[in-house]
Amino acid sequence: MHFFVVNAVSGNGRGQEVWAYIKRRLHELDLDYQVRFTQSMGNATEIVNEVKHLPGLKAIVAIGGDGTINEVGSGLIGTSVPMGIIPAGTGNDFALGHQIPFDPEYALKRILKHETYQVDTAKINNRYMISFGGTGFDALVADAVQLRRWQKQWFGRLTYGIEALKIFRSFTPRQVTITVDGVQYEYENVWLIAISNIPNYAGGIKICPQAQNNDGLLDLCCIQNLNSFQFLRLFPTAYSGKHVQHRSVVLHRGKEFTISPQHSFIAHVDGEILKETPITVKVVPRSLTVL
Ligand SMILES: Nc1ncnc2c1ncn2[C@@H]1O[C@H](COP(=O)(O)OP(=O)(O)OP(=O)(O)O)[C@@H](O)[C@H]1O
Repeated sequence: MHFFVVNAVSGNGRGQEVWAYIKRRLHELDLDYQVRFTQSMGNATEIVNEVKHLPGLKAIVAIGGDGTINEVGSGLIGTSVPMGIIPAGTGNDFALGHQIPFDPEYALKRILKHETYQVDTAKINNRYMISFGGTGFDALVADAVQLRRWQKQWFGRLTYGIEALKIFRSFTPRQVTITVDGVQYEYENVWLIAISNIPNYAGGIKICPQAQNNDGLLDLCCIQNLNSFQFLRLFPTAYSGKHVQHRSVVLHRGKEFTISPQHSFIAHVDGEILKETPITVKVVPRSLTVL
């Protein structure tokens, strides 16, 4: 039996549409399934914790975006129950990073093939991170995008760019201390620090182009020491990953990072806001089984 966890409001209603299609296909294919709809933030993890030991369970399938995948994945870390994904969010960075088809038909086909693989996750303070997290400018953008659900409906991924431009006008870079596996680095005028185990985040920005999801390591990208004009010029190059050639972009790779800004910065995990710094991020190698 496949168990579906559906976030009907993901992608501003796309979750509901995708489920209607999948439900019809499951009936046509005469497949055994159960389904639950999430009611609020955090509910997907509660559902997974209730059902992950059901007899005959083949997989738990998340229908939603990166927030839903974070919640479903958090409940499955450390178990052998595979997570399937049918993308229905706005950014869908996990799906992009794992080459999961955006077409529900092909995403379902991939799930039914049942080819499992294991991926790294991480712990950010007391929360699990499935794909990416960070602090600074990008976290403020994630916060703003969360408050602009209606805008996402009309502009989709472009919403990230629109909100980024708005925040850019009032943003003040900070001094930040980063510890990488015990070695300390000081950076001035930091715009953002992103940590990822897939190359892309925020709707397709290739922030850590070399990140791999099963190498037991996390990639960190720190953008620092730039004035506003230089940051604005650098930003579009991150969509192709070319920003890493710029002298103000510092990359680190490691198992554990601590990020301590001189003044408080908000942080995010898989695009959901975590209102706290400093943050400690620790890799949890090959801890989640994915289809
Ligand atoms: N019934 C619900 N009502 C309101 N919010 C919900 C409900 N169910 C889940 N949520 C919350 O919706 C949020 C957004 O979900 P999700 O990230 O899957 O979609 P998205 O934001 O459209 O996509 P993406 O993150 O890929 O851009 C999550 O934080 C989740 O906890």
